[in-house]
Amino acid sequence: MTTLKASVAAWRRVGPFFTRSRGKIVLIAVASVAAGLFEAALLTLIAALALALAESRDVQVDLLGLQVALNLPLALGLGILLALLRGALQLWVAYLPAVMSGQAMVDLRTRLFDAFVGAAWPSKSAERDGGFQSVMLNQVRATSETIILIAGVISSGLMFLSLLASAVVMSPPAAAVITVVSLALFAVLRPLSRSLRRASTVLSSENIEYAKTTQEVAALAEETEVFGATPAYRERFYAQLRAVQQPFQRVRYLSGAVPALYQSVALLVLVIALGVVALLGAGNIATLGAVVLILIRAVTYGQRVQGAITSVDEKLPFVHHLADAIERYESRPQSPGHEAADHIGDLTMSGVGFGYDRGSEVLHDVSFSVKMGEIVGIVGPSGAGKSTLVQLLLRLREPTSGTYSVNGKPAADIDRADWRRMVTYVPQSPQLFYGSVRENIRFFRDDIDDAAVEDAARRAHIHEDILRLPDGYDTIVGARASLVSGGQRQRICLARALAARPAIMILDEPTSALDVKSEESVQATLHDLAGDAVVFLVAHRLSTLAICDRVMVVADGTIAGFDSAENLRHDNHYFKEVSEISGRAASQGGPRRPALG
Ligand SMILES: Nc1ncnc2c1ncn2[C@@H]1O[C@H](COP(=O)(O)OP(=O)(O)OP(=O)(O)O)[C@@H](O)[C@H]1O
Repeated sequence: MTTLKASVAAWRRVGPFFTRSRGKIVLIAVASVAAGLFEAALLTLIAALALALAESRDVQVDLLGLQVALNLPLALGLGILLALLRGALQLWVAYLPAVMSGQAMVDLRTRLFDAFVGAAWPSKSAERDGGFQSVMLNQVRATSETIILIAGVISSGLMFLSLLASAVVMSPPAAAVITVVSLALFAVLRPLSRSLRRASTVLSSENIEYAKTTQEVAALAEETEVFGATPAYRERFYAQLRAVQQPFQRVRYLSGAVPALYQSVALLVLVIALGVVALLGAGNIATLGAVVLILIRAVTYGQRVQGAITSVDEKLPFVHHLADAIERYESRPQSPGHEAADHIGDLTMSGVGFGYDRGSEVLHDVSFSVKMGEIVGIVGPSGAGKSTLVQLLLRLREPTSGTYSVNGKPAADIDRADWRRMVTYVPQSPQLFYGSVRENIRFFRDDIDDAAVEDAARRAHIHEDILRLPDGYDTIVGARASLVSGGQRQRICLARALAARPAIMILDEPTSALDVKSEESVQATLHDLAGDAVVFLVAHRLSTLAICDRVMVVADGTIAGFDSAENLRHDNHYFKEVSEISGRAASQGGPRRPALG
């Protein structure tokens, strides 16, 4: 009983993906019943025609209990009409699921995309590379195929029932035997179907892992080559391939075995049913012939139903993975905020704490205030919590305690669209997407025109470099574009951040890949921004701090100092130590830029 409940629950999760298709399912059901009745009538007519031709007489036909006498041309005409009607209905029944499936594919991809982009950053950032892509491709395709299969179960099931109903009218004992044994057969084959679903659950999960591993193969290509890690990495990849192979073989075997078994036993049942008919007497010979034809066709439809159910069982785990992913993203949407805002005055954090997991705080008691126009450096040892603080400042994550306020109001209340217009960010490893340099700087913000793009490129000191590219601003670059160097990519992304004329700008070591001259020019640009924006500069090197009004030292998850670099050199243990190392290194001709983090 529990397994039946589990099966019903598993099937019910497909329901929500069907809502737009309900009308079409009703049409499929009606057309299938009609096609089944037309087919039964046609088979009866064929049996009667064969007998009439053999005996050179008019056709005597028992059409669903109605005794009709027809001459030969009329019977042939009726036969052709029934065949055409059944054919047209079958074509329609084949067309509707294809439309439903195509519609479902687009709907599901749209819904999954919207759920993902609308999810809060913690959900998105927890997704391993390749995981989202795999759900978007494999799980959505399997789900839209499930819709065709379920339509097949409905249509073949109703054809089966229509034929059976016709057979009941003509020969109740034969139809009864077929019905009882079909149901028994269906019950006997359920454990095999469940075993298929279990194997398919494993296959679906392994497919997602395989997609993630494949994504890594491309992403790590350079490192694995240089580190000579290819043989060991190959083993890891082969292990993942083997993990897919076993459930794949099991799924393929079971999905072939279940319908084959059904077919063999069903034919056996047909012979038995005919034996029963012979024993009880079937009336006249034409009726017996018609019952035989109808039952053979009923067995075929029964087999199709069983095959489609088996295939649905195979696909259900993919549907569940998709439903889980959508639920995961939709259950944690980004908080929208409701207060309109068109300027930034000051930013204040008081007593802010944050933990990724309950219980373990990464940041605690963070309190500071920053005024419009300030350039603030953020430094601290590796793992101290600088990037976490940046994510809070950007509102990618919410504090778990304390308050973060902007212009004296909770930052979380500010309308997110307004917020996005005022805030920009250059991450430590900024990404280019496949598109022109111009599109990469504009970054889907249509209000930024070509002049603003070029102005931002000039201020990021990348304009001259862009003009030297094969197609200037129209040159296509991408995530792995070899056309631009690391430093050029950094400046293109800096131009992307500058183009919006932001009120808050957060940069994570924006000049790490630049030569000394470019670094100085970019710093001059950032310095020019002072007064018009609050700039936070996460610095991993002392040279980056030259333009900062104040420097925030983050250590052990809290603010250990917030003052001018000059004062911190005297008062802050960490800053003093790093400055001394930096001074010693410079006097010994060592590394020009000692690391801070
Ligand atoms: N997504 C995450 N889930 C769980 N813990 C995390 C996550 N990101 C960071 N941490 C943990 O939070 C702490 C602070 O990390 P954070 O990245 O903020 O430090 P950081 O100062 O920016 O370091 P670095 O200078 O090395 O980039 C670390 O102990 C880190 O392991």
